[in-house]
Amino acid sequence: MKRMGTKLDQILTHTASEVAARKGVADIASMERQAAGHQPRGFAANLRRVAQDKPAVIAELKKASPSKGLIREDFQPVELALGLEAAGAAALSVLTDEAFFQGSLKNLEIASAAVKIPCLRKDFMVDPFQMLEARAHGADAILLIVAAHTDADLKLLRASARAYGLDVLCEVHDREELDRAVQIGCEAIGVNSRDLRDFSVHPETLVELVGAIPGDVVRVAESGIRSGDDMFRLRAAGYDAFLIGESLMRQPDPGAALAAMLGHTVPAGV
Ligand SMILES: O=P(O)(O)OC[C@@H](O)[C@@H](O)c1c[nH]c2ccccc12
Repeated sequence: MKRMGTKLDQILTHTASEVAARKGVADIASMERQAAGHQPRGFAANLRRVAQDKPAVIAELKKASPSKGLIREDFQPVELALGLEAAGAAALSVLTDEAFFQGSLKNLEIASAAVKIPCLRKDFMVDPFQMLEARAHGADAILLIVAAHTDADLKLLRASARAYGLDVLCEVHDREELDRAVQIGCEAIGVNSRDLRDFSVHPETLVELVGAIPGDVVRVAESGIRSGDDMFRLRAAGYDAFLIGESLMRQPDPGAALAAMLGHTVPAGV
């Protein structure tokens, strides 16, 4: 394992052992049947469609994070998912990491079943087995963090996502990672303004890198987006989609907060 000691490395080491434990006791045949029962809804295609006339928001169900601790105490995945969908989210992102983000595959499963919009499994994907888990629990897409892998591993994980019909959001922090993501070939590339190696936030990176994302890839701005103003500024800079967690989750009514960010109100009775 290279670069031991960063936050990201600690999370990856822990994740690898958790995945190995689950894989060791998994009933693969029954998971395959469950996965076959979920037809992936095109994640990137929906972001692209929505982005034609408004910012495509990927709203994140995020209860806690290692950098912020507990973000939302009263965490009801289905209620949150329905409220965010009604407010105009183009997709959901559901944290499934338990140890660091207090998420779960169960949250993904019930949120995904409640909505029509596509759902991203937000986790640290280190093994093809997690692709099967993702689809079996209703995911339509997965995240791949370029900083976490060699090119060979990225290619393997990308191929296994494709084999399960899952779109890939490839996450980068700098130009070098962006070039690697382009080589791998993903449906969507996300620039994360939070560096997962030390959790520092660098908003200027978002504007610096967007021009280098190829035009046929969905361009996603990630982390630290707090207002409609932030979102519309990043849209003017060239982003199609916006991954927003904390600023929505801290509001009493995240759906209403998203509607306000998008500049429209939810029709009465929804
Ligand atoms: O809560 P924020 O600042 O709006 O950020 C959301 C999302 O970008 C962030 O949760 C995230 C981006 N990449 C990740 C990788 C793993 C865990 C979490 C993340």
